[in-house]
Amino acid sequence: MAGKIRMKSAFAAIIGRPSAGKSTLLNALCGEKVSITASVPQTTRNKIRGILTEERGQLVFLDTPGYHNSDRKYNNYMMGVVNSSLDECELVVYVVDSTRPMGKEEQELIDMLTASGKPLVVVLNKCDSNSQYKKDIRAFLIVNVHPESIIETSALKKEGIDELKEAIFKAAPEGPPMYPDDFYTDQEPEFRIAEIIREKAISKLSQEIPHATYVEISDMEMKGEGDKQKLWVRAFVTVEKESQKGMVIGKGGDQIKQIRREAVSELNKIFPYKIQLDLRVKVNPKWRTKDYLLKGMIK
Ligand SMILES: Nc1nc2c(ncn2[C@@H]2O[C@H](COP(=O)(O)OP(=O)(O)OP(=O)(O)O)[C@@H](O)[C@H]2O)c(=O)[nH]1
Repeated sequence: MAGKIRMKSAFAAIIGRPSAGKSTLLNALCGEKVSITASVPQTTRNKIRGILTEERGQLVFLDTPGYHNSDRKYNNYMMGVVNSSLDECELVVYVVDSTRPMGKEEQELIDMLTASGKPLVVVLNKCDSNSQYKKDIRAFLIVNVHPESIIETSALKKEGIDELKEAIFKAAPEGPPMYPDDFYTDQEPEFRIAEIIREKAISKLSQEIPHATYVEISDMEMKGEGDKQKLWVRAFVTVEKESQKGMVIGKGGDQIKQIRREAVSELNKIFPYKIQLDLRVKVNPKWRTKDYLLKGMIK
């Protein structure tokens, strides 16, 4: 008699230092664009769930902001998100950037992960870069983490992803799926729209501004019926200073129009209805020190 196929099911937290490639890896694993990526560190602020459902089971990924030790209020919130993901998950996908040497921060992160007692799947990412540090990093991980294996990936080129999935499913406990099998993310439309606008804005702005930016959706309304259905959205790109406002708007409004066009084009690929976006810029001084905003943003 054939044995019953045992399904795997787990919440898996993707944890690593800023810019290790966590969001890119999540997208490669789930095959859909679920988390924004950027070349500026610490662009991920929320726990974003990407869901991978296969015959062998279901993995629900929690993306976290890069682990970064700092006393500043903003970073403390970020760390709260990392810690709560660690509490909620059944296993950790620990992402290490093979192009950067190990340091104190990495050691602290390893201490935190090993103390959690959760199974760790160790990923050495950016292996397309042929880094001079790779050999030393491997040795460091073997001594300090004692992993069963280290999976080498290029999240960017989608290499090593099948092997990584195999390792994660192997580490996952048995259980029934937690979401319907056609779900690939449980983010609310409002959150996804804000994240995509933020990604488009960040890609246009200079190094200092991205961290001073968040996107607020102030109104949404579904208009029309059937094929003609449209979602009308009013959103604000919010910055900290008047001088930054001008930089986002650009000469003659060129920049904000470009951000709007790019965001709409991407949103129209994701949603089954057309998106009509009214995009504006406003100033909210020191929003990063305001508890109520941070609490609303970091779920
Ligand atoms: N060469 C190379 N670059 C990569 C790879 N994976 C990610 N990157 C790049 O590294 C940068 C950071 O990637 P993200 O996926 O945003 O990193 P993250 O760890 O989510 O970043 P935070 O949200 O800041 O913690 C981006 O410019 C990516 O294109 C990879 O496998 N190879």
